[in-house]
Amino acid sequence: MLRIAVPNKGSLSGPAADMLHEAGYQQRRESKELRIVDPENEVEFFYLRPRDIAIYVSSGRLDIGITGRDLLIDSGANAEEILPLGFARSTFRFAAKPGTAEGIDDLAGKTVATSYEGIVAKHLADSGVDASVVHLDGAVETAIELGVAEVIADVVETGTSLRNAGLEVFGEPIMKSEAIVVRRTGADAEEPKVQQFLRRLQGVLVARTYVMMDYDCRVEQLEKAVALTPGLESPTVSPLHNEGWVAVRAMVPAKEAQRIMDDLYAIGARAILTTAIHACRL
Ligand SMILES: Nc1ncnc2c1ncn2[C@@H]1O[C@H](COP(=O)(O)OP(=O)(O)OP(=O)(O)O)[C@@H](O)[C@H]1O
Ligand SMILES: O=P(O)(O)OC[C@H]1O[C@H](OP(=O)(O)OP(=O)(O)O)[C@H](O)[C@@H]1O
Ligand SMILES: [Mg+2]
Repeated sequence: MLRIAVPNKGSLSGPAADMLHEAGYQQRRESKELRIVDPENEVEFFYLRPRDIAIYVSSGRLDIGITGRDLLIDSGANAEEILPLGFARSTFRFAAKPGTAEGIDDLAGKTVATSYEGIVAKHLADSGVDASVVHLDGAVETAIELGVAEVIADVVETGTSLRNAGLEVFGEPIMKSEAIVVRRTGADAEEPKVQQFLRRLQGVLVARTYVMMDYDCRVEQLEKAVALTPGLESPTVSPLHNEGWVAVRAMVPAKEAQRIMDDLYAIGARAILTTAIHACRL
């Protein structure tokens, strides 16, 4: 039975459960459940604090986990990223009252408050900057107003929390994060159950980002049309009953679908349809 760690609360929890559900796995019915077994898929899910997940996985007691890239790096656990999942995207940045600092070199001698002490201490050390780090559990934006620190380092998504606190980011982003799948560093990459789990999640990612496009076009226009819809490998082209016409089917990125439909129409393609992909294995 594959043992998988899933975030039990916070920004990662809902989207992770949605993705697992889309990939065909049973998920818990209420948020107090700490562990469930999905016997049909031979998987056991453990609902854990996102911050602790890399540590459990590095211990080898759980096979894989879903967490944030920033949380993995911050934990310093002996675990590695094996698949980015595209949700819970954020950047990790320094921020302060306007005029406090312009770049990391201005932090020498200052105090930085953060919930991500591991990332910040390493980043300061790598940059050769001698600043103090104060660990806070959350709501670090308030630390400046209350005089605990001159600078904070925190997750920024929309920037609303910083604006509300009258703070501004400065310097280069410390890192970019998103939800990821992790496993113990050096664990068997070919383990079939792990591979099957990853293929299912990849299937969800593809189904979310691509649509299927079908259209008819004249044989003379086929090369131009296929250049617009090259598909992932190569489009399917079938003859129509009407001579001189073909039907084409290809996957296209969902975000570009409307533009591609306009371009196909402009070169004479007709009956252009897009349909959602519900699941796939590439
Ligand atoms: N707006 C956001 N706020 C917090 N974390 C976010 C946000 N957007 C993405 N994330 C990501 O979610 C993960 C943080 O999850 P976690 O559950 O620890 O924090 P949280 O949502 O702040 O919950 P908590 O209430 O426990 O602090 C990180 O990987 C972070 O990059
Ligand atoms: O850029 P934004 O869209 O405003 O999002 C970022 C904010 O969200 C998170 O806080 P959260 O609500 O998780 O509270 P916490 O600080 O107590 O963890 C994070 O710590 C920032 O404060
Ligand atoms: Mg938080």
